[in-house]
Amino acid sequence: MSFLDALDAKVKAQGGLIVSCQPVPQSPLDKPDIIAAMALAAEQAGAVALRIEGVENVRAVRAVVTVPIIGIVKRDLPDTPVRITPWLDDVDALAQAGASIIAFDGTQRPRPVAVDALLARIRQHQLIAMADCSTLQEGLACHQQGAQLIGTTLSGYTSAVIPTEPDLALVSSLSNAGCRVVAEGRYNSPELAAQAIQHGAWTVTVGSAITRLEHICQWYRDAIQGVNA
Ligand SMILES: CC(=O)N[C@H](C=O)[C@@H](O)[C@H](O)[C@H](O)COP(=O)(O)O
Repeated sequence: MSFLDALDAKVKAQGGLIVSCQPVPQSPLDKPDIIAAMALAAEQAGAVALRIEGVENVRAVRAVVTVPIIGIVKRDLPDTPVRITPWLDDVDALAQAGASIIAFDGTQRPRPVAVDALLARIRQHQLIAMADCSTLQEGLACHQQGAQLIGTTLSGYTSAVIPTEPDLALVSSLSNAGCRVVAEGRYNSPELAAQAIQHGAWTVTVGSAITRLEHICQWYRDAIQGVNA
């Protein structure tokens, strides 16, 4: 059975929740051993895969979980808005650290390394490629180039104003076009995650609402503040 067939069977059996364990940078929680503990807790709670940023964190998580890890490296580069796994060396390092799936920025913006070169390198490591996209056009292009998973990860993040709702319409159109869609980005409640599946997503990745304590506290504070003012 291929890797994706096995993962498919698991998704069917226990639902397609992927947990992204990416603490807010510089948070007291932003430490490999704490990220590994979060990842293990998510695995024990039924997550079918984990999304982990940074080579050291991938290594720490790989040591304690058995589910697939979607590995990424985020970089702030001077001449490009592309942040997620921009370099071929990043692919190599993530593969070596134990990632089973490598996600990269699949947007059509100025980039240091072409999408087909990243895909070829991921293939060389015999790993699964996930393209983090922001539009239907980008998702289809990456799908045609051979990315097995298409994420809606970057929808809403390529322009100045970030919406509050997730992009369910993009999930539908990618799924109708035959992509294996990972709904990702602002699925901040179980109800929204369920809607992603209803719109044709294969799996849903949830980050902030599960693993970013500071964001969750802020949501509660915003809701509470001013109620009795
Ligand atoms: C845009 C971007 O860089 N997204 C990142 C990709 O890895 C993460 O910061 C998100 O937390 C992740 O996609 C999960 O999304 P949410 O935290 O909304 O559940």
